[in-house]
Amino acid sequence: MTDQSPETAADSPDTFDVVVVGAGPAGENAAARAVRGGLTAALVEHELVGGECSYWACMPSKALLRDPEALAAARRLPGAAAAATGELDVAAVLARRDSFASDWKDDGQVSWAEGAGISVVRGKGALEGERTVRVEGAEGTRTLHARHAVVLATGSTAVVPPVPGLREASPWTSREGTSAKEVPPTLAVIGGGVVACELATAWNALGSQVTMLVRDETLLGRYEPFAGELVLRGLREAGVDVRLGVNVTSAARDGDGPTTLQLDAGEPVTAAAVLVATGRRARRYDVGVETVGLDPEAPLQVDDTLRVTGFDWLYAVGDVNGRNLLTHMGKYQARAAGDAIAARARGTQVDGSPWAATSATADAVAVPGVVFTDPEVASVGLTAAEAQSRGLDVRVVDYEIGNVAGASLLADGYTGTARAVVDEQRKVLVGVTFVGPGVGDLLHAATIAVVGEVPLERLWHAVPSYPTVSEIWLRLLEAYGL
Ligand SMILES: Cc1cc2nc3c(=O)[nH]c(=O)nc-3n(C[C@H](O)[C@H](O)[C@H](O)COP(=O)(O)OP(=O)(O)OC[C@H]3O[C@@H](n4cnc5c(N)ncnc54)[C@H](O)[C@@H]3O)c2cc1C
Ligand SMILES: NC(=O)c1ccc[n+]([C@@H]2O[C@H](COP(=O)([O-])OP(=O)(O)OC[C@H]3O[C@@H](n4cnc5c(N)ncnc54)[C@H](O)[C@@H]3O)[C@@H](O)[C@H]2O)c1
Repeated sequence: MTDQSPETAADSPDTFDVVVVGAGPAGENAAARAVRGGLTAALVEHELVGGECSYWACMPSKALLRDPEALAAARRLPGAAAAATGELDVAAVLARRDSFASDWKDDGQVSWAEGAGISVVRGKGALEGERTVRVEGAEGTRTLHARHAVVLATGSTAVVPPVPGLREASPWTSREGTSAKEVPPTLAVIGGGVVACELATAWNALGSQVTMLVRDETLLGRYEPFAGELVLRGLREAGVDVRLGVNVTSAARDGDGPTTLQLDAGEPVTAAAVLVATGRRARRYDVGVETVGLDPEAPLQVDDTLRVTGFDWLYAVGDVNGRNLLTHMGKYQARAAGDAIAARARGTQVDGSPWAATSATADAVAVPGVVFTDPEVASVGLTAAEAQSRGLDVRVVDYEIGNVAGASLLADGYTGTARAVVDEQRKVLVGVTFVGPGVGDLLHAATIAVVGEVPLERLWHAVPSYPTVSEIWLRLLEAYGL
């Protein structure tokens, strides 16, 4: 319970309808939707308003990858390749990256939040009992009270595995991997997931000699197997030394100089910089959840309106709930949560049934994502293996994207694969994966087909324009037998 009575708290300037802790994309959207629904909202942030995505994740990483992608696209066309004979202007790429990270200043996002009617509160927030958030800031401590809801939107932090000497070697995490001001001559990347593959692609293209040390036998293990295979081929062709099935057993740094990584198989690797890209830890460990009886070590269980199980006032959106570590999914959850909070505050019954506006139903069945490697990986819904493990009777249809006229026009020697996973009982798509240059923008059509559960016989009438890469849809349906 709070130390103030609700009556006293209601009069305090530190009382809001909703208090959101963490101003990343999820927190910003939860606050904005609550305000749109007629509520007051405080948004608590201890670093930069905009969160990881804006300054150390999506935006700077995609800015680093875009110039190499454009150059590679030009080099796949003989006429354009003749014009694209020079090297990347690294300083220009880094400068554009800096501008996409707003030079690590958040004035723009603070102005947006204030313009949207959200009160930004600077400082580190933590629950201090029911509906109460204590904020430790540069200007002292404030205790915020929430009339209706507290939303945890504190994101996640990079995991550094307990390898002897690794932490002492001050390796890069995704933060340095997206914000470094210079290209290290050599870079060792530990991990084979999305961050590892994207940042290996970027720094290799910018001139670093990159070695990837991958514990598993494949890259991008959560995707269809051909995705990891094609990205592996792309990385190796680009000059990245990818070592599969190796574990780093110790690290030793020579002063401020290079770090040597000992491996359980093969020669040690010495590199000017080491990037650790071995996953994320949900940031529920230092936000006071224990003050309301939750275990900080246990995942936050939420329902589809993002309300934490057992509470009528506590919500968790974005990376912190561990559902899907993607900006667009965090924002989707935040819209559902913000709307649900506003509706409940009005006394309206909230519809928590699948596909209601206040239910984050897509979280379980239709998560889209693009990995911005070369080739790109774009996928939505279930892989064939996931669909089978859920007991679905599935049929898998594969097609080489390079055989589509639009793809062969896009690039000489276009290499890529598409897979549709069909639920044979309902004759609808439950998963789609495209791998190939530039496939990211094909994805939304697949997302609509999966979310809309569009019957294949109706999908047949969605005629793709000739000659676009979207004709892959026609080929997949023909390969299925339509
Ligand atoms: C290198 C990299 C690239 C990525 N690229 C993409 C991409 O291209 N597309 C995509 O969809 N996703 C991408 N992601 C994932 C994406 O960054 C996250 O899913 C997204 O940032 C999660 O948003 P969030 O609001 O939940 O958390 P965050 O963005 O982590 O924001 C949380 C905020 O809470 C603040 N905070 C934490 N604790 C407190 C506290 N106690 N008090 C006050 N404030 C606090 C933090 O300072 C932060 O500002 C990438 C991730 C990485 C690491
Ligand atoms: N384009 C995008 O949308 C994008 C880009 C980057 C990140 N992300 C999101 O960020 C999340 C985190 O990405 P990530 O790459 O950090 O995590 P990940 O879970 O995708 O990959 C982690 C990798 O590290 C390996 N690993 C884990 N522990 C290890 C250990 N102790 N030693 C050696 N290897 C180890 C795993 O086998 C895996 O290869 C992803 O889930 C993704 O959703 C999205």
